[in-house]
Amino acid sequence: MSSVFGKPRAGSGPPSTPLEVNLAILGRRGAGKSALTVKFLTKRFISEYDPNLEDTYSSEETVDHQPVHLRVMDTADLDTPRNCERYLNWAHAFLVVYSVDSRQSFDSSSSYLELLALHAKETQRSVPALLLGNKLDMAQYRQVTKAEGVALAGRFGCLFFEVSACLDFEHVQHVFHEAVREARRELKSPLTRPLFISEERALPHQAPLTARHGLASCTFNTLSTVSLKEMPTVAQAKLVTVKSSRAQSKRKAPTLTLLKGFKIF
Ligand SMILES: Nc1nc2c(ncn2[C@@H]2O[C@H](COP(=O)(O)OP(=O)(O)OP(=O)(O)O)[C@@H](O)[C@H]2O)c(=O)[nH]1
Repeated sequence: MSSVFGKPRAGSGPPSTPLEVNLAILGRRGAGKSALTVKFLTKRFISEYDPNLEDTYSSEETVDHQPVHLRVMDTADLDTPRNCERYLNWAHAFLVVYSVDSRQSFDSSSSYLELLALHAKETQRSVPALLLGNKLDMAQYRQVTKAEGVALAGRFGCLFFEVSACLDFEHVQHVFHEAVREARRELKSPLTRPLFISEERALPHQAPLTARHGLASCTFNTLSTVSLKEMPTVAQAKLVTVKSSRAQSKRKAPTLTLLKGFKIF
């Protein structure tokens, strides 16, 4: 079987084999990564959560009539990227999330996109990213305009959406499925799309990425193998797999039960 950096290559199996896509959700604390993940997986909005949890969920999806085994890593960095190799070498696509009512979260999303660009340059492997401005329902408290989101996405050559984890499920689902499409495109014809371009541009007034975010810890040569633990399906939820893969920077957690820490309405 052909492989991409040691991983089974999606799309290389027989037609009935579901495509395997790993999706990592990145962003500052509170941007709504968990809320979006849970909305996508359960169609529900969460209002209470444990910000320290970092889990990988697995869901069987059908995207454009094709079965997809989708794994979603809801990361839990603190305020800046940390121990990034756990997702950099694992994901086939990234969702970089900020909150439209938080300038800080927007600045962080820029840092994440820079990190992905740096990684793409280092590895010569382009992994698609989508930029999401979350909490669109809070638009009256906007600190980030839609034009700024569009411009940032344009700078890094990625798709851009404004969404809300509280509003309609279909829009959130559409965004996740777009990520699958982007990953699928990349996996089927690797390196046919341009690499991220931002690192080619001068970033005046900014220190180097590694200096600003302590990314020395983000070594790009380690393949983090994520071991998923199969769990029985829980009523009302599409989730079939939950893994406690707490970031090294977080306190240690026991193996999770489904959606531990979340209150689902
Ligand atoms: N109004 C509104 N609130 C949201 C939305 N998404 C998330 N929230 C709330 O924002 C807070 C943070 O959401 P989380 O999903 O936990 O954010 P996170 O990015 O996962 O943050 P960490 O878990 O700390 O990494 C919670 O109180 C959510 O209920 C949204 O679309 N609209």
